[in-house]
Amino acid sequence: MGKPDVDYSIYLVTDSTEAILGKRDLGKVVEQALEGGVTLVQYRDKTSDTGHLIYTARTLHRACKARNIPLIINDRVDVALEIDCEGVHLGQDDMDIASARRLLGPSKIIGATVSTLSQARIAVDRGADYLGIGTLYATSTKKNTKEIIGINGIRKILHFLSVQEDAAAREIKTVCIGGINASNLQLIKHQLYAPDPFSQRGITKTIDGVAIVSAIMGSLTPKASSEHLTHLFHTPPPFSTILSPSPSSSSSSSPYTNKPTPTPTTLLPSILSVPTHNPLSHNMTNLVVQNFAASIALSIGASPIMSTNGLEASDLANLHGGLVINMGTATPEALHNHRLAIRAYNGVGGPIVLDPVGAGATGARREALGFLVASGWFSVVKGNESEILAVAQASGLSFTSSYSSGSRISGGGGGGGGQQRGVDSGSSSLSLLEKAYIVKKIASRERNVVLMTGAVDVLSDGHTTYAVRNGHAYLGMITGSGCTLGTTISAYLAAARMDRKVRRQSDINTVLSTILHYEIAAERAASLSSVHGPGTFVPAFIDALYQLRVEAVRYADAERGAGDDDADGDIETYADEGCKAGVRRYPGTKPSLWLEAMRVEPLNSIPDAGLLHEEVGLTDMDREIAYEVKTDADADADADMEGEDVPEAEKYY
Ligand SMILES: Nc1ncnc2c1ncn2[C@@H]1O[C@H](COP(=O)(O)OP(=O)(O)OP(=O)(O)O)[C@@H](O)[C@H]1O
Ligand SMILES: Cc1ncsc1CCO
Repeated sequence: MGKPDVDYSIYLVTDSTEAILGKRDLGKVVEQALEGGVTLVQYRDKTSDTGHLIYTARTLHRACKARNIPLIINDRVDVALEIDCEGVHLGQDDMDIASARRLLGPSKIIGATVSTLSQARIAVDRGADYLGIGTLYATSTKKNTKEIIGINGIRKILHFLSVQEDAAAREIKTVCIGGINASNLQLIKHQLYAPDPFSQRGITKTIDGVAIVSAIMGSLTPKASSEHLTHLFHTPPPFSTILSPSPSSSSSSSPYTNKPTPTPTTLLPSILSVPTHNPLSHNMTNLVVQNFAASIALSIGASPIMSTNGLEASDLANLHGGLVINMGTATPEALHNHRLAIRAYNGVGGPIVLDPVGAGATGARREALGFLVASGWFSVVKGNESEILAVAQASGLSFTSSYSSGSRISGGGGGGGGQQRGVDSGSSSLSLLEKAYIVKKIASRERNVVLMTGAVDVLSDGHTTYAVRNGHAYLGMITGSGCTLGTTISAYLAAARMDRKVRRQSDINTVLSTILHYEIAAERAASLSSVHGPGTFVPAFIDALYQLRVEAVRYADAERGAGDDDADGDIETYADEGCKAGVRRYPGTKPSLWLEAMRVEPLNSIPDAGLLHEEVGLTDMDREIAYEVKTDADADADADMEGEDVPEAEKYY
């Protein structure tokens, strides 16, 4: 008999312990899970005696066979042989795979738990059919152990397998395990489905399924929980419905291929969408820029709210606005609120901009970044050079400075410019193409837009990369210009999602429009004779942001009217208060569009600068991210299944 074709997608691993199963009957719970659609079952019982194991395994096998679902036995090859089920799963301390294969024969499924690259390599060599990679997140049963490898640990093993010479390694099936439940399944799948940023062939090795323990075994309604998890596995997360490119976007039908170089005409709709839709701009930002950010939001035509209370985030997320998470002055309590907000916006697909202010400066900030990155998905991550290097590290990539004779720089305090001190950009020793290479790699891994600001801004969505040379040095001399750019981007993204015309546009073009509005306004303000330095620049800059928005509306109206007999005239705004500016037409010249001042360079060929590496071992940052700290909401959701929270949670309360 040949090996069965296995669907690994929702792989139930049983748990008979009282803390998870309670007083319920294991067989009945598994029956319900099978009804709910689990695709593979592993009977795992570390304590019962052999007679009980065989009896229970037979019962489970009957239920599985009735639905044509394979049954795998954990550890006990003898039990699998006795009941003649479909296979075994072996941990690192169990019988070795080659011996099990000799006993079971070629037609049985053998799976192996791996948490390191070498374990993965050995398991493939010894003939495993699938790898259970983990532990992904700490749970009550697996806490502070070295096997907890987080999302970056899983990424490293998938990458390692995908670059092996042998097809056996490249093609082996994989599931991840550890702390997976309904609240994180879609995010995990999304994160692991990213194209490998180091793959020459653009191939993606991703997980074939998720192993679920307590989210089903501890559920009071195992059938409904299994149905829900199955649905989640096969459905893109809400935030990905209007999103940055997916690995399959090389197909010719993709809206992201052959993207034309943006022109003023192509960018105008997103510039107009903010004053048209007056989106909510939800700021969870630092103490320094609260007032400035609110004024900037108003000046571009958005409606700001400065709210740091995570408990109102889900109400706000339902108002179709954009969220900016700025960790400039974040405290442990603030991070907890940020996490609530990130989950609320991810849950409804609302855009989030992450601004990891000062992330390269201190260990606490790097930890905070790890915490935020583990909390959800961000549409855009923006920061100056040091901050983006810290983001690379949080994404599981290590940075080698070509300016420090190949030495590894830890903690993102790099950028050739060395350790970040304050939150400002500091000097850079990276070339434009090196910056482009870094932002492109991170964006491709995270499947979002990454923006590195500075005198020249570099942004990428992993496919398209631009350098923007607009702006003015005064922006670098005032506090909060980066932070308020983040506010502006989040409002633009929200408006784009509310606008039917702009909705199909990729996020990178919306971000580009935002930068141009912001930086051309800075140029205009700085050129005024009344502006003598950064102090007089700030109010002039707010004015200019407002004027450009009004002029864009005016221009668009004039364009629309151009076809009318009486419309080819000079125009003037008549009602520019509120969000909509109107026009009055006069005979004469048509206004020109300030977007003509854009200085954008598409970076089509970015050489491999060799600065980022997929580290072989886990870094401290990877481990930090592995501890998915649970919120109260998670604790409720997990209620009877996880027992207690991970100890790291205490750090943030
Ligand atoms: N020398 C410069 N010339 C032109 N534009 C600049 C210059 N320096 C900064 N900018 C612009 O200022 C904005 C903020 O970038 P910057 O890198 O200074 O952010 P930041 O360090 O995060 O700021 P902050 O922490 O004060 O909010 C961007 O739009 C960037 O293009
Ligand atoms: C100066 C400063 N310190 C923390 S946040 C902030 C504002 C600019 O990012």
